[in-house]
Amino acid sequence: MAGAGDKEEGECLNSGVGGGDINDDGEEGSRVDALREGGCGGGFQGVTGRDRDMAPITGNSIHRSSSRPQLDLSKAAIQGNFEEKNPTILLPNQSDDISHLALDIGGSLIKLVFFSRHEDDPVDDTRKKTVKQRLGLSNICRRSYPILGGRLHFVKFETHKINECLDFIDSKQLHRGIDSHRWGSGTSDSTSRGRVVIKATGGGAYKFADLFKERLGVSIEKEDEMDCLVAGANFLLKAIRHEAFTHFEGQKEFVQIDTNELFPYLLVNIGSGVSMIKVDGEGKFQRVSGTNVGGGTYWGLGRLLTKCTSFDELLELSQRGDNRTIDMLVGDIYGGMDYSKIGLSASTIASSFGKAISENKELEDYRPEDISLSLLRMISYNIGQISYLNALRFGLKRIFFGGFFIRGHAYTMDTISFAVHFWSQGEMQAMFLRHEGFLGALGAFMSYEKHGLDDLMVHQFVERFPMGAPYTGGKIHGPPLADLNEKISWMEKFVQKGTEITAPVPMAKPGTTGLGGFEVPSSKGGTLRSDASALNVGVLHLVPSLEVFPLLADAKTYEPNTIDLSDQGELDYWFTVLLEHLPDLVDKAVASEGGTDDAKRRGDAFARAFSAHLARLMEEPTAYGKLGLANLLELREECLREFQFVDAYRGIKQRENEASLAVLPDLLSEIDSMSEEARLLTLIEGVLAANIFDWGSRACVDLYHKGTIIEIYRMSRNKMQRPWRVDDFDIFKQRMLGTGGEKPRPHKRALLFVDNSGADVILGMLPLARELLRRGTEVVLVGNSLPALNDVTAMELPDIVAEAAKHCNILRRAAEAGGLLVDAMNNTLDASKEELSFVPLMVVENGCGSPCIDLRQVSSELAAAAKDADLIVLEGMGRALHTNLNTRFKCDALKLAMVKNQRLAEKLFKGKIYDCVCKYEPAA
Ligand SMILES: Nc1ncnc2c1ncn2[C@@H]1O[C@H](COP(=O)(O)OP(=O)(O)O)[C@@H](O)[C@H]1O
Ligand SMILES: CC(C)(COP(=O)(O)O)[C@@H](O)C(=O)NCCC(=O)O
Ligand SMILES: [Mn+2]
Repeated sequence: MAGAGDKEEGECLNSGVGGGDINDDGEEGSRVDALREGGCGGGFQGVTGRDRDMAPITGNSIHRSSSRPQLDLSKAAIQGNFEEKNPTILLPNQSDDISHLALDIGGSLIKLVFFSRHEDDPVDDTRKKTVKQRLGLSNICRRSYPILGGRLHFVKFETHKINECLDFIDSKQLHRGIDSHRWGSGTSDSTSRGRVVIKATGGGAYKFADLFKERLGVSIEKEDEMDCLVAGANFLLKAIRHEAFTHFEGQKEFVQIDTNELFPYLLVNIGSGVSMIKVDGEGKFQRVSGTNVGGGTYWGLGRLLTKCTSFDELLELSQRGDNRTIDMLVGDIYGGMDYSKIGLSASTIASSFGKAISENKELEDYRPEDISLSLLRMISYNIGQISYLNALRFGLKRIFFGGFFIRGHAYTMDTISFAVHFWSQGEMQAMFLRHEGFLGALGAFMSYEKHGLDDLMVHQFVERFPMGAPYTGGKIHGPPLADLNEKISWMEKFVQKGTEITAPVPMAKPGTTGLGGFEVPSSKGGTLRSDASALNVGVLHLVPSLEVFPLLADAKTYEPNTIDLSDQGELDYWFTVLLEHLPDLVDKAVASEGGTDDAKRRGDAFARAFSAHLARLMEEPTAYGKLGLANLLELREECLREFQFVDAYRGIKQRENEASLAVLPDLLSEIDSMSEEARLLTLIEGVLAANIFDWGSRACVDLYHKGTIIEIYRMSRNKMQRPWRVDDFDIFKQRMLGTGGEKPRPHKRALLFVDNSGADVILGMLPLARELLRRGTEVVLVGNSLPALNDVTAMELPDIVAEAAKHCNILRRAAEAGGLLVDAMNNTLDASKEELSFVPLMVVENGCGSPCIDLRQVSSELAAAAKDADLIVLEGMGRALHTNLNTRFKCDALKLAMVKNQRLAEKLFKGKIYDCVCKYEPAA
């Protein structure tokens, strides 16, 4: 197993979930840099000031959405030496980054949940201010205290190694960041101030209280264990999208829980011992039963009987076991026959360990593998059965199982599921939770007053699996990584270790419990994944400003991904595509950072981290929750960000923008010389043709070697031949231009989800935007919050519009009215009536940094812009094909894309590469 027990690697393991995601040094540096940028106004100063303008504005810390609470810069002052390169800046009115910590100290394991704040976005973004004014977005908070953006981390330690846990807390100074004003401990400020209080549950909160005081100087505030389990489970079931799943006969399936129909349920927490709790609501529950035969029994008895030295070793043994050698089966009693009258097959276990009574064998005569399996089945089945009986007692249909005994182990879950299914004759369902063992710790965390987490919703959490996740999950030993350099070394070290890292141990196909639930697992010979990587939980990023896109016709059933990656063929294909792209992407990324040795090292580390994620997912596609192509494409961008590649395609984007802006005036005059009807067709053709500039498509990248940007653009336009593969243009035209001389009313506001930089946006989408503006429709360009491939970002759009507006009055007036032009910005507040009478062109960020878009989680400014919108244009493969192709909206929607992938064209439209899609759907 990678890294376990090895001191050197032990240190590295920290980067997994905890350390890897937080870069203390980095955070400080970037805050100072960001302040400097902020001082310059952070505005959009024209396309020519290349490097400076393209420079990252938030330093090395990029978040999914930058619409977060602002830093309080008032009374900021430089501390110490002014000449210093990165002097410390004192922000007396800004509360410190708050880390927050809660513990569940159990009989076997210590579970730790901690929160780190997002670094705030200090840039004085004029675009954002104007957008806020235009769209009536206010800063009014529904609460009397702000909700904090940040991240929740999950880590565990073995209880008998409590010192490791204390070291970890100490090295990260998790106990220092507690702000008693905002995260009160329940005691009044005056008493809690000056004394650090940590919430903890589990027996160890009592047992180790003195040790915490002694070692860390903190007081433990004890929270009731049952309260915490329930609070944790309720929070997870409400707030995390892919939390609960069924696991039956080897099949894992995520279950969408309707929070209105959550209660009542039975919660079974299988820790050292087992608690069964009937949950009727928030804080409304009753512990109805339990059993002392639990995880501690399996581990304890198993250790004695097999001499295993770790829980995982014991579990791994079971995978190679055959319990028939030790269990007494019905067939053993009935001479090989079934006892069919009462429905028992010959292979049914009549008595666990029963064979051991009748034979003259000693412990040494049994294989440890068989003992482990027999024990695992005995305990899992017994718990499943008692759970069923208790659910039956109270008429409950759903049972959620938590606790670390489960450990994401397929066979354990299958056995429990089988028992519940078998005894209830399919009436009840066993479900498991991804954060299985963290319920209590989360509950303790929730017990801090005023954290605001309790009313947060699913769409405000984004789960990320950082670099270490494929190797270590939440396994933590020793001090955390200090900086990026250590993160890279960590990656390098793992690679040196060879196969176990580059090709993680394959998990055996989960065995089925078969008829009667007592068959031998089919997973013979398989190897269990390392403990921690089976801990399939990432860091939960809390982004309070994310919202569900209000124009979804049916948000409840919305599924962004078009292609289902649970189809093995699809999965194999897309994995191969992404791996093939990798070398080229690394080259681009390294070049974007100046091609230095440092950039090369980071590029290498990125490639390894991303391949490791792919390998992990290949082996267990549901490891990070439900998997769609959009998630894979986003994962790639996230990995780049993790190694501080801020914008891998920045040079390419710049070059293509310049080339396209140079030919824009000619294109606009050509368009203006046309009749209304010809113009509309030309504009849609133009969008489709220009969508060929896509650095995410291998086929297109090959094309770019064959001509200049303008040549390719011309060629693409010349090839536009109707009917397109999907061609609703005539219906769209009818809505726009009407029939029989009757002019339809123009749309009030159009949201244009733009895709790529260069020709795509400048020669495709901008001319379309201009036509809409000319017809009296307000236009909102919706760009990414963060770079992804060569997509244009919201941050870059105002510059592009400003350049384009130099050659076009329509764009200029609209951009002025929308507050997009730098010169006009100062005047927007006292703009004359005449100016405001022009329909505005605005820019909003979408809240994501991916080539696809998940409309369940968009920025608050996009949600606000959507309120008055009656037309949506989604452009490009990522936004209109891979995601949202089948999405219905409350308003008219136009989906435009060129299909730049042969397989996708065949699969979706029985078409071929470079086919075009113009799909128009009137309001649902
Ligand atoms: N690495 C591990 N070390 C020890 N026990 C583990 C480990 N992983 C899973 N387990 C199982 O999880 C049980 C502890 O589950 P947990 O939910 O943490 O309960 P508790 O709060 O009682 O410690 C252990 O008794 C054992 O069966
Ligand atoms: C990554 C993309 C979704 C970006 O497409 P876009 O949205 O820019 O049109 C697309 O390039 C894609 O699906 N590429 C697949 C890989 C390939 O065909 O090489
Ligand atoms: Mn794109």
